Amino acid sequence: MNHLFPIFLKLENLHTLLVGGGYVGLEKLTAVLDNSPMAKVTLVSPEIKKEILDIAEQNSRINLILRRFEDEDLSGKDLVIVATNDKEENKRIWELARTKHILANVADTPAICDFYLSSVVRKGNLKVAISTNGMSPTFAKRLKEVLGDALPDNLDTAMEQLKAVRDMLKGDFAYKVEELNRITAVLTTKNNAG
Ligand SMILES: C[C@@]1(CC(=O)O)C2=NC(=C\c3[nH]c(c(CCC(=O)O)c3CC(=O)O)Cc3[nH]c(c(CC(=O)O)c3CCC(=O)O)/C=C3\N/C(=C\2)[C@@H](CCC(=O)O)[C@]3(C)CC(=O)O)/[C@H]1CCC(=O)O
Ligand SMILES: NC(=O)c1ccc[n+]([C@@H]2O[C@H](COP(=O)([O-])OP(=O)(O)OC[C@H]3O[C@@H](n4cnc5c(N)ncnc54)[C@H](O)[C@@H]3O)[C@@H](O)[C@H]2O)c1
Repeated sequence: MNHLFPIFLKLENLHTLLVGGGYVGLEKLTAVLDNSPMAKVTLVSPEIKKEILDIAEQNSRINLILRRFEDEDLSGKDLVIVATNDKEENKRIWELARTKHILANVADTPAICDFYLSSVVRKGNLKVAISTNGMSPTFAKRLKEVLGDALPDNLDTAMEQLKAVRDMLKGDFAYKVEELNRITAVLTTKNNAG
């Protein structure tokens, strides 16, 4: 069964809490900032890796709190990523987040993740997010590399041209949709074959 529903978040409009400043905390913070450099993140952890300290020094939107997680840390947060090495505490934080309707990712326990992070292929405005339904993050990482190599670098030009056509088209919504579909039909072999 694969019931995951993918969405793309504007993390600069949200406040994310990251619990745990070790290897996984660094990995998740890097993943967040690679995609959303303006993300607002509070990281709480009694020990914090030097790489994280360096990132926070350069970025005023990253707020570090040097102590163990306290329940109050969830106040005003929209999302939480839990990455401590204390499984019991990770689960407790997830349960607490539930009661507050805050979506949680618990890095070491897929069963209690409300969402997964994905592998991301980026080509300008194009972003392709890959999930293996939690089966193999390594497969997701490799597929990212394969797709990154396979997708041409000039896709932005095509998207810019289509946006220009989209902005130019006059008429009602149904007409615009029909026109855009007609113009782009050549892009798919399915339509070409017909
Ligand atoms: C895609 C990516 C996004 C990101 O994190 O940014 C991501 N993991 C990445 C890498 C990676 N993670 C791990 C390895 C080591 C090899 C291995 O174990 O396979 C590698 C590979 C490497 O680093 O080379 C270890 C690992 N990961 C999870 C567990 C627990 C478990 O499965 O039980 C364990 C074992 C921990 C342990 O044994 O202690 C769980 C999750 N990891 C997910 C995402 C979610 C599912 C995504 C999906 O649906 O595919 C999910 C469910 C939750 C989450 O973390 O969101 C990122 C690739 C970024 C890129 O593209 O480069
Ligand atoms: N999902 C994934 O991609 C993935 C990959 C590898 C490991 N894991 C799992 O993630 C967990 C963390 O791994 P790691 O390598 O980062 O460990 P680590 O020991 O490097 O880091 C753990 C961090 O959590 C902090 N911490 C401990 N208790 C805390 C608390 N109560 N409040 C706040 N911070 C606290 C520690 O100070 C430390 O900074 C492990 O359980 C591991 O199994 C997940």
